[in-house]
Amino acid sequence: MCRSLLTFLRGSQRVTGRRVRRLLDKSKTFHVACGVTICIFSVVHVSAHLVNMVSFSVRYSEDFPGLNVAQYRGQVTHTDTHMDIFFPGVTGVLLVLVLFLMFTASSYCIRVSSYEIFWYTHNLFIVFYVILMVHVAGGALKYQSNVETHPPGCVHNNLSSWTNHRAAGEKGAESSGAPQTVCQEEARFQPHFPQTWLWVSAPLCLYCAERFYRFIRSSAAPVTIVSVVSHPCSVVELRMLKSGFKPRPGQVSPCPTGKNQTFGIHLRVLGDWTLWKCVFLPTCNISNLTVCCAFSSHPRVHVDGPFGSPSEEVFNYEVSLCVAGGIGVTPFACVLQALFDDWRQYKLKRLYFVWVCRDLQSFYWFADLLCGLHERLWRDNRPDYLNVQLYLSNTQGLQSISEERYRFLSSRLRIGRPKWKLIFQEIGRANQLKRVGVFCCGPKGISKALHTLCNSNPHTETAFEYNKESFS
Ligand SMILES: NC(=O)C1=CN([C@@H]2O[C@H](COP(=O)(O)OP(=O)(O)OC[C@H]3O[C@@H](n4cnc5c(N)ncnc54)[C@H](OP(=O)(O)O)[C@@H]3O)[C@@H](O)[C@H]2O)C=CC1
Ligand code: HEM
Repeated sequence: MCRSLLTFLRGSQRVTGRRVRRLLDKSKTFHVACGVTICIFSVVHVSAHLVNMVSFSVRYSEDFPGLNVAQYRGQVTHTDTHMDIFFPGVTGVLLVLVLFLMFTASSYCIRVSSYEIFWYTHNLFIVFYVILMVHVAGGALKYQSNVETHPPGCVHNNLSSWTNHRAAGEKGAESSGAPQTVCQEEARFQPHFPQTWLWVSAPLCLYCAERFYRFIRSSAAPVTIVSVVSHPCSVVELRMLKSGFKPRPGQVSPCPTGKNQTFGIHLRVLGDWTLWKCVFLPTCNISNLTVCCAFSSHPRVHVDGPFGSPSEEVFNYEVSLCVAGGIGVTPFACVLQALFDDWRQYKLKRLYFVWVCRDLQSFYWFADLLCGLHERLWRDNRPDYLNVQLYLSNTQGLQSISEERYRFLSSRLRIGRPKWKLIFQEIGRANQLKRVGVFCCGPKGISKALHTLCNSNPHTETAFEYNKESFS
């Protein structure tokens, strides 16, 4: 989860292969897989300890008292807890508790409904690592320090097992003729030197350095909020200015350009985490934004980033398909803007843009940009460059974009959800023997459907490569 490091590797073209860049984009999925693996193996680990507790009692050894955790054979309760296991026991319970909190708060429903709970609980990872490093400090795990003078299996007069050993030995020696090794001294055991820190400290230091860098970078100067625009369907556009902040298309919604140094984000007011709720809600009313912005003094806003985004890759295919669901259009807005500024500089030769919304009004968020790009491409004699398909999923009532200046959009508007298979077939037919980059940002259902279609690869002549933008 070292986002800045990943962004650096991804964006600096140090990683030249697209395959490796796509792999870097899967860092979050890899992280979740590691997290779940930690949880599964913690369950295995704790279960093994429970089995061990029984073993301590049942297999109490009179021969090696230094190794025993139980005080006598058959001990059922541990009223007088051995100090060797007291510390690992307490820290172990704390580790399980922290992990349980992190695991449950990381579930999709909590992340979506209350991101704050997820975020603050997740930051317990630092507590987790610190406890993990001291977990073995009690010295319960021991090794034998005098193997030369007391080799395993040797026999000693003082040991109770001597008689058994001798009996077995004599019998064996008689048959095989092998002599028995006699112990020169009692077995001695010493606790292991704790080694967890060896495995954990390097990644932990790397991550802490990354967080420190991010903190310094984001708090160096707060951003200046230049404008706040209210869009239909509870969407707010913030235009900001920050010196030295250089996002690339796909990372924010409008990127800084030569003429306009501001960058922007579009936010849908949802859940408890959106900037709108944290920053503006106490003083503002979304329906009265202009008044609100004129009178309220905005708190200081710091921006962490920019971070790499799979949508940056749109330009690196000859043919790309961008699919947006609702507010998921934001990463593609900047892509469209970049094409509007100069589409000739990119490898991209054709862009399919599919946008599904529940509300007709949502299409107005970027209606000017879409129409502007369409007109520009027609002027530049490339009408085939951009293929726009808008889908209105809400089928109730007669709805259309009536404004004359948005005629291009109204002619591209279809009612109902898209038929993904047909869209893929159509693109496959028009781009045979090509590799098509598929980009998706929106509800899970859409990305699942597209991912499945890309993997099933029904068009042998066209390869579809799936790239997903993940927001939760
Ligand atoms: N808050 C923010 O600022 C940002 C959020 N996001 C992410 O964008 C996502 C979308 O947000 P939101 O605008 O609320 O989305 P909506 O819930 O409004 O859904 C958008 C559209 O997608 C359609 N849809 C859903 N599933 C499918 C499917 N399987 N096949 C075809 N169409 C489908 C919906 O159709 P129907 O009406 O039939 O359900 C709807 O028309 C969220 O997951 C969020 O994480 C991304 C960028 C920024
Ligand atoms: C149990 C399963 C886990 C799940 C499902 C999970 C999920 C996530 C998700 C989704 C993010 C990204 C948050 C975002 O982008 O907004 C994240 C970030 C992170 N997680 Fe986990 N996680 C899990 C376990 C763990 C564990 C066990 C640790 C460490 C002990 C950990 C440490 C982190 C860290 C350090 C970040 C990065 C925060 C940042 O810099 O933005 N996670 N996790």
